[in-house]
Amino acid sequence: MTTYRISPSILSADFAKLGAEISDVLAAGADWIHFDVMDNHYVPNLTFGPMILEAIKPYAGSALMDVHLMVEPVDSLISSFAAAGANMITFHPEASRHVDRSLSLIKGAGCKAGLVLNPATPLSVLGHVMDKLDMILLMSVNPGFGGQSFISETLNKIKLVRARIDAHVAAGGQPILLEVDGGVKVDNIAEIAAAGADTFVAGSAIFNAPDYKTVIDNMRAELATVIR
Ligand SMILES: O=C(CO)[C@@H](O)[C@H](O)COP(=O)(O)O
Ligand SMILES: [Fe+2]
Repeated sequence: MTTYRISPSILSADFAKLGAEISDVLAAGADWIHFDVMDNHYVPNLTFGPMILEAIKPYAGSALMDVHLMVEPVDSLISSFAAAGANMITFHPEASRHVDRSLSLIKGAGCKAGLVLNPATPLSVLGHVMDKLDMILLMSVNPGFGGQSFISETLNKIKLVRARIDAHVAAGGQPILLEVDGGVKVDNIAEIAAAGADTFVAGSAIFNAPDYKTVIDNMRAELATVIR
């Protein structure tokens, strides 16, 4: 039985009451909190940094803080996000000169580490670093904004990465989570899970709805129909 995780992206939350939004979405059944860091350089948008993470961390309790870095360069920010309360840090290989070093820095800071692949990023970036990954995040939109539509070609990519992870584990490698981010909704989450994802970021689908629990319950009901 696959364990599924739902990681609401607070990019679509009400920033004037972020702490309460985090408490509410966790009370509604979310597993993790997804924290999108954008720098107006690697992506054309600007969000929040380590000081905001530190301020909201108490509201997350024991929930994993899933920090998605859309910044360039990456390395100089890792220790600040780790100190501020990140548990998982993911970054885009295009934004790091030395991907293996960035992964080691994240691990050395006591966090789990992952790579994020944009829709057009080839799977070859995973070569030679699988042993260092706790998670692979496949973007199903181009990074930079919430509320975009799911790019359906991602389903093929999820299947390919699932096969790669399964082969890695079968050969004695560590488990690696497979997260999908962008345009995830109640009506497509089952298809995304059937393709092989186990962890789902959802921003607008949850925070733009009047009742977070209804959305999360409906997502879990959809996931319960998936046979994989
Ligand atoms: O990283 C990003 C966007 O770059 C995402 O985490 C979005 O915030 C997801 O938002 P929705 O597509 O679910 O609205
Ligand atoms: Fe994200």
